[in-house]
Amino acid sequence: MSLLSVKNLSARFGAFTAFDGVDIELAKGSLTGLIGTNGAGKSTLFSAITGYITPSSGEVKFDGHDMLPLSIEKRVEKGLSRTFQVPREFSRLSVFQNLMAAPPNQAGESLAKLFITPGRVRRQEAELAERADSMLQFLNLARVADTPAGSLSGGQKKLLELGRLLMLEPSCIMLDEPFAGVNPVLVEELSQRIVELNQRGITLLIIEHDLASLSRLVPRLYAMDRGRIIAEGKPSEVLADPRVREAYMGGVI
Ligand SMILES: Nc1ncnc2c1ncn2[C@@H]1O[C@H](COP(=O)(O)OP(=O)(O)OP(=O)(O)O)[C@@H](O)[C@H]1O
Repeated sequence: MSLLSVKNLSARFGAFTAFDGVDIELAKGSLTGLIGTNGAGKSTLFSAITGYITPSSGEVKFDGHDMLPLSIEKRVEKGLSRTFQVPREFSRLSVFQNLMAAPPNQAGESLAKLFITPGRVRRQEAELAERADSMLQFLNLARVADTPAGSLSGGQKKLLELGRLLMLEPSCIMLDEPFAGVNPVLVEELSQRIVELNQRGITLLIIEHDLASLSRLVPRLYAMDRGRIIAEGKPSEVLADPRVREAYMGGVI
């Protein structure tokens, strides 16, 4: 059964078409890659699916619900979350504080609620702190818990971005270039965390230019070129597809 179903989705900005007639189906619990040359429209597609831009036409269904009328926050509540190519951490807050700041609708944020149900706020804070602690362990960031996020390495920032997203307890995660600017050791570590998340039942769609690392990680790939899906299937099949090889101009793969 499809968790995410994208049908005939297009986005135009004036005369420019960012992507056109895109169909993507993600089965519940699947792990899928999305590749394509620079400017193919991959990130803009993520933005349309998660609510950062409004597509010109088409359909996005998540768990049977029509996503297009919903705000970004409502889509997150339904379980659909994304990361960005450039992580968006709060650089002066510590790693732990960044994790604590991630979940929306915390009871403590509303002053009125603070007076009415202080016990509930304290319980919720304690639960969140527990969740942030286990996230630090899971992502191997415990030793930098009190470090300002701005001074982390590129790879650690990607791990923190993943952690912030996981604090939202999503059922489907869309990662935009998780391995960009990450050293090979951390690429391996990130890959392992991704596999573990997938084994816990989380559905993932991953944009990545590191085709070798991505192909080792995912059993299925989509390839995009100039705003269209041009191939889909096992990584070995997609990377051997003449249209994909042509899009990468014969040299890269
Ligand atoms: N809001 C917008 N207004 C105008 N053009 C846009 C807008 N958003 C994206 N585009 C254009 O859409 C095209 C697709 O960009 P996108 O970033 O989605 O490609 P990409 O496949 O993710 O590329 P890369 O791999 O280099 O990140 C680009 O030419 C970009 O300039």
